[in-house]
Amino acid sequence: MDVRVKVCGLSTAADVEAVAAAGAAYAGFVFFPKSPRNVSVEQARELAVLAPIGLAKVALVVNADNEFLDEITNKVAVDILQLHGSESPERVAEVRARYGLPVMKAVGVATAEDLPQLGAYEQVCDQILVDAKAPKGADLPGGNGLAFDWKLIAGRRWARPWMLAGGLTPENVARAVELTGAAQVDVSSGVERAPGHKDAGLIHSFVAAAQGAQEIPKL
Ligand SMILES: O=C(O)c1ccccc1NCC(=O)[C@H](O)[C@H](O)COP(=O)(O)O
Repeated sequence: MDVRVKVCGLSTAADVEAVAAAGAAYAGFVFFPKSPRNVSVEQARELAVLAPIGLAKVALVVNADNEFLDEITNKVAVDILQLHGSESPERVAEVRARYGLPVMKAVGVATAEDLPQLGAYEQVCDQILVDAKAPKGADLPGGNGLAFDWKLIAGRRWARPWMLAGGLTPENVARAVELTGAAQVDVSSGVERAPGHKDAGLIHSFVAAAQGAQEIPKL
């Protein structure tokens, strides 16, 4: 399968180079001060210009107001906005209209009860990020290295392109793709040697494993 990979939480020039060299499709920058992957607008501006053509730059924000989004979009060469907080469908639509950029909305999944939310957001965003729901009280709404039960979405399709995330690693990504049929995957902690520190070898192994995956044929 031609699986497209997003590596999230890049914070150095070497990270951007590793992601580009591995053949990933998206590079994610986290704007969330509590995160070990947080980057300043200035850092992101410098990193984004290093990305080659074909590597889409994704700005990840959590319940950001317009002032912050204005600053990011004015200063950083961003291709996609990723909304990773509790933004309502109305807020997603508003951000999309205001900035004229594709918007990816992250939706956390832990049980079957979380699935209807995906339907609500597919009407208003350009892509859906189907991520593991953060545990109650977690500091971070994403990037926790936790997987959800992939069988919950096996064979499910949405009206928008979607991406699978949550606890993916070079070891399990092929199985996740095979089970869910995901054409796009997102990883952060699974390609780190320590929180916030990406590992070029792991990035390479992850992209190779994702791209080598086969979807299980339906009988
Ligand atoms: O990665 C973070 O630090 C982060 C902080 C705040 C909101 C979202 C965050 N990450 C979201 C992502 O896009 C991750 O790639 C996704 O949740 C998967 O993370 P992981 O399970 O660590 O691979």
